Amino acid sequence: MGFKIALIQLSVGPDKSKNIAQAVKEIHLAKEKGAQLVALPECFNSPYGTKYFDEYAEEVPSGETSRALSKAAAEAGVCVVGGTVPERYEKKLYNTCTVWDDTGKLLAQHRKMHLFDIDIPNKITFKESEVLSAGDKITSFDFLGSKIGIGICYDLRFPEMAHLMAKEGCSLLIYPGAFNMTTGPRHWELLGRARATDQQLWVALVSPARDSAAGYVAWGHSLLVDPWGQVVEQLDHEPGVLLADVDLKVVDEVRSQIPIRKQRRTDIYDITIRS
Ligand SMILES: NC(=O)CC(=O)C(=O)O
Repeated sequence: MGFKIALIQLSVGPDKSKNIAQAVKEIHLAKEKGAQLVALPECFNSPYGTKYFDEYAEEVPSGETSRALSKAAAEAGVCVVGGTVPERYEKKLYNTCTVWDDTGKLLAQHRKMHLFDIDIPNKITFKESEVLSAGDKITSFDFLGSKIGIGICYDLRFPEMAHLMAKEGCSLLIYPGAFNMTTGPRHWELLGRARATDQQLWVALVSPARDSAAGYVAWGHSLLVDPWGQVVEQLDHEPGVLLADVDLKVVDEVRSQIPIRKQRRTDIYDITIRS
């Protein structure tokens, strides 16, 4: 019970069509290597930065990137978690992940719920909320008998959201993300392992490759963490592909051996979705 996943750590530049073409090429290559699910990084069709979002934004599913991902998923016959793209919808912009099944049908769409607004003096100031709107839905989809949840980058910092996806039945959480040279070394792996450990499920983090000349320098280090909280594999900062098996039996194994899910004191506290 499980499947082979490929995390594609893409090199992203200012040429949108080139970025998309590279992603499509890697989807096909990953399929040839046996991947059943291919995941791309955050903001893979555009440089990451508030000044770029409007220029690179497109509608889902009619935009250039959606059409290319749908076609690639269908032609390769593989499920694609399409990283993120700046999405334009009703005059607003979102940071959005699309998921395509192996016939090219749109399976799910997640809009980043927690916008990346931080200010670390002399290191990094970033304010996504200056141009982006936040999504308001938890997102999961069914895949080969399992459920997979989607979060985007800063969403990883919110354990409540991971908890809700686990409560929906997810065995794997995929976070396209682009941490930076300040937060990456401090928090990227730590948060991936924390979410995997506290929810007892698989966690995949997918980053763009590092480009030291870019305005926003991504940390890279795409990784896969198992439900024990152990890093199964991690890339460095160069472009690359992480190909690994996701064994869903490990989820049940950890949950039955350390039964924290049954031991929560929901008589005292709870995490719920407000309707
Ligand atoms: N880029 C992000 O959304 C998040 C990030 O870099 C961080 O949390 O650190």
